Amino acid sequence: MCLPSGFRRSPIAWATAFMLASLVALAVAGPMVWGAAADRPDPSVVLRGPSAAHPFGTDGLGRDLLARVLTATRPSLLLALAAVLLGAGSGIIVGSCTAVLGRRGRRLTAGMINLLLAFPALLVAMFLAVVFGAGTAGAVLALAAAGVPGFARLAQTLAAGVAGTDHLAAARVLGLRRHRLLWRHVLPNIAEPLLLSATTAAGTTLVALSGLSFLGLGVQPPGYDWGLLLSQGLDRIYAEPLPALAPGLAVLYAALAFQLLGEALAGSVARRGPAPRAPAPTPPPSGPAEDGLVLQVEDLTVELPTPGGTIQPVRGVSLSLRPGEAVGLVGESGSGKTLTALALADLHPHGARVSRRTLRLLGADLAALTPKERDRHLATGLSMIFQNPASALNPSLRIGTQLTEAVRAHRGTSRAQATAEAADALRRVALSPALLRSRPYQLSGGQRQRVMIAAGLMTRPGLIIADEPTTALDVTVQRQITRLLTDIRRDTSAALLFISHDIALVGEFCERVLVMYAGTIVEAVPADRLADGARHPYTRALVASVPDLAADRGRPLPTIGGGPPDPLVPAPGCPFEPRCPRRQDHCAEQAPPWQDFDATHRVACWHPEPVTAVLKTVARS
Ligand SMILES: Nc1ncnc2c1ncn2[C@@H]1O[C@H](COP(=O)(O)OP(=O)(O)OP(=O)(O)O)[C@@H](O)[C@H]1O
Repeated sequence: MCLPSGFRRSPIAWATAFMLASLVALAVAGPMVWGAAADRPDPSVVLRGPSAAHPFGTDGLGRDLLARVLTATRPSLLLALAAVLLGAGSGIIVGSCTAVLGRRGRRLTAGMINLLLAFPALLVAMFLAVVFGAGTAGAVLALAAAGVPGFARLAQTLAAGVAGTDHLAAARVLGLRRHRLLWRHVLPNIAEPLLLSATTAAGTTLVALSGLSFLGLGVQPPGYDWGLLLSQGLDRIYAEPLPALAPGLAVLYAALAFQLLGEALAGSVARRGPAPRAPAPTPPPSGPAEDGLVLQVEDLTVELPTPGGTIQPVRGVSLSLRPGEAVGLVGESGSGKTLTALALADLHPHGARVSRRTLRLLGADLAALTPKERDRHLATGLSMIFQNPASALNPSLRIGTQLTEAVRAHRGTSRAQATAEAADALRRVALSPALLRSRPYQLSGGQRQRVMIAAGLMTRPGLIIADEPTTALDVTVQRQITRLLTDIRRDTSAALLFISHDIALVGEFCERVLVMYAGTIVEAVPADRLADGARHPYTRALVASVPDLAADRGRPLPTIGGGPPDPLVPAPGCPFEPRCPRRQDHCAEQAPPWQDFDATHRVACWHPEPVTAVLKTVARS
């Protein structure tokens, strides 16, 4: 690990470095320099106290105790480190697996971790040391096993944070296998705190290992470590304290060094702040279906359990997209846009129940596919661009790795070929291929979003779902990204589902607009009719609330009064009824039927606005 400047300047860090260096020097040189003296018996000086020749005295065979304490540095440290590596490694793998396992696997693993954590680690270690048999191997294995639940819990908690990130979702949508998700997207992002924890654990494991040797369960004579030397010195501690104190102090010194190292590293990481956030890559080409539709969804419903009961944030959504078409999905915050997109990509939250009458992507009925086939089809046919490119990119991987990962996994493309394709993809989004070697934090927000788009292009998808892809960007960069998406649609014939709060942007950029309210689509309208031809009172209210440069600045911006309905109390009628200026009594009693004005314009409303009304121009400055 590259130590940050804060670490290098800290006096504690210097002291820690000195302590660790001295331990390493003793572990390396100790057996060579003092090994012979440590093992040489001398009947003439049995059980002697400290003297000039033997500063710490001698043991029952006349061996020099100072030499034995110094020589014991190597086995004591190596055995403790072996136990930590084994325990931490196993625990981290078990715990981090929970981020990529299915619900059942995750619950089972979490349950096992909880169960094992109920037992004190030291008692478990002692019990296992007896079971494995007194000796060095048994003690190391016992301590490693006892450390597994603690590391598993820590890794599970940290991995849960990564599990919800956009970059893992992006990697999932690309159909990466679980082991790849684990090694490439979960572990690198939780490695730092785990390393800090393992450093601290090395100290406690050293103490525990010495304890086992002290109890006769660890290292056995003629071998020895500090714990065994302590045990041998204890017999005569009242007559000669130094033979017991010296190995005890050595244990304390080493444990303190590890503890300080952990704290110094943790402190410098905290000072440095959070790690920069970062994307994911892609698989093979897909073409439009025979019926000419890229996507056809009917009656999509998502149910979610909440503390107050089950809610339906998405209810009966139907939509279809043709090749090269851009369709906007707009609506207030919480109207269900993102959940709709996530359900389409099979990325809905755990616990959600998704049902639909039809879901066809590029001609394939997803319900008829096996889970593996479905994952692959989604990975190759659909690409998602998330709102925040900083969190949608994996911060620990280079751009090149993230762009090439999926094509290599799905198509078996060679590294060189995948890199060439990634360079092409970057050129297509007007970025230099030199960025392949960069990491996400070295890029600007606009560059990151372009990288996300390039990653999506690598699979040559038939459908791109962009969920608020420009919200985190400034207006100039927003323009560049929307132009880029338009060029991509024109060049690749990919269909685009563009999700946004920004009805003005969607009106300009898409051909059709779907307006969502309280989990349902309430109007489908051609974009060129949005400004003055929308028929649903909610769409009109959304359009009217767009700021207009020509508007009187002294007057407050129009807003839509009231709030969306409580999802826990679904009403039988039109969900917009309580806020609707055109409501009538029956609106609250019965859901409105769809009214088709023509093939592209339909509205779910009992009393649509008349066509003659002329609204403000929906245009951005
Ligand atoms: N995991 C979840 N558990 C419970 N409720 C959720 C969950 N995810 C979303 N919701 C709820 O579902 C509703 C729809 O959420 P969704 O994120 O799809 O809305 P949205 O229209 O995309 O909003 P925004 O524009 O703010 O992103 C919201 O009320 C939200 O609180």
